[in-house]
Amino acid sequence: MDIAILGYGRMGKEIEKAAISRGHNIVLKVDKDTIEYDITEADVAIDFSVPASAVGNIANCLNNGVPVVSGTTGWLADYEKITTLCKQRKGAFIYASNFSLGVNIFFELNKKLAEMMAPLEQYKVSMEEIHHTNKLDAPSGTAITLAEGIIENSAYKQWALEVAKANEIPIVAKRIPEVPGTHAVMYHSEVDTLEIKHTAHNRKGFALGAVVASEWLVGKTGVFSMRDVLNLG
Ligand SMILES: NC(=O)C1=CN([C@@H]2O[C@H](COP(=O)(O)OP(=O)(O)OC[C@H]3O[C@@H](n4cnc5c(N)ncnc54)[C@H](OP(=O)(O)O)[C@@H]3O)[C@@H](O)[C@H]2O)C=CC1
Ligand SMILES: O=C(O)C1=N[C@H](C(=O)O)C[C@H](O)C1
Repeated sequence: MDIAILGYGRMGKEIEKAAISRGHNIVLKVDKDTIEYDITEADVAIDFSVPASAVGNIANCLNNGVPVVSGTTGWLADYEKITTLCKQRKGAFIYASNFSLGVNIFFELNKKLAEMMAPLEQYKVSMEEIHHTNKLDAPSGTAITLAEGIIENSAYKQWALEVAKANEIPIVAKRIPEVPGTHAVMYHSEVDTLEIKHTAHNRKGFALGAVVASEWLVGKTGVFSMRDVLNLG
């Protein structure tokens, strides 16, 4: 396939390597300083840019009939606007806060665990995410997806950074140089702590997942998720 990479930073460069290793061509690399480009040169676009540019980049793909995979986090206030546009244009779109196989299994485990812990009032949930110091958004998109998975399956109503009220899930976001991405969900009681945790050792799993998602998306119409790509039910 001919792939456009929108955002040629840490992830864009990792995606280029993963795509080439799977036999694809990179026909466009779009960065902040790219002045004009024709997105229709690509069979599919993969956007890992910055929160402020993601919506414009995705809309440009959809308006030009190019399927688009987005991993950029921090723009979800506009998610509905994008899914509406995708449906109007009969386009194809996937967003995932995390494209790695391990985290997508972690998302499923997290929902199951939340369901099991919900009746146990002696346990209080909390979350921690750790990322590199260049990350623009907090909490991470992955942490938000994890919190939503708990909210769907328990009496918790909302998440909050650091200080949380009753019925809110407290999320601690730490920034430490070079950390690719660590997420933990903890249930504390007076007598013990139960914890599930995912630690990315590098960015290869995110990049491979995004390329696999782009292969899966081409030829389809609709709004999809990694659950669809990985057939997780
Ligand atoms: N879903 C997932 O699995 C993962 C998601 N992410 C997310 O992906 C995003 C990118 O992460 P990362 O690669 O580490 O960040 P980087 O900052 O390394 O890369 C982002 C790139 O986008 C460029 N950019 C800025 N404006 C535009 C624009 N208008 N169009 C295209 N590109 C632009 C930036 O250029 P400049 O530096 O010049 O501003 C930079 O090169 C983040 O939102 C991050 O949270 C990261 C890893 C996994
Ligand atoms: O910015 C990052 O680096 C990452 N961002 C994603 C997120 O916000 O969840 C995914 C991964 O944790 C790395």
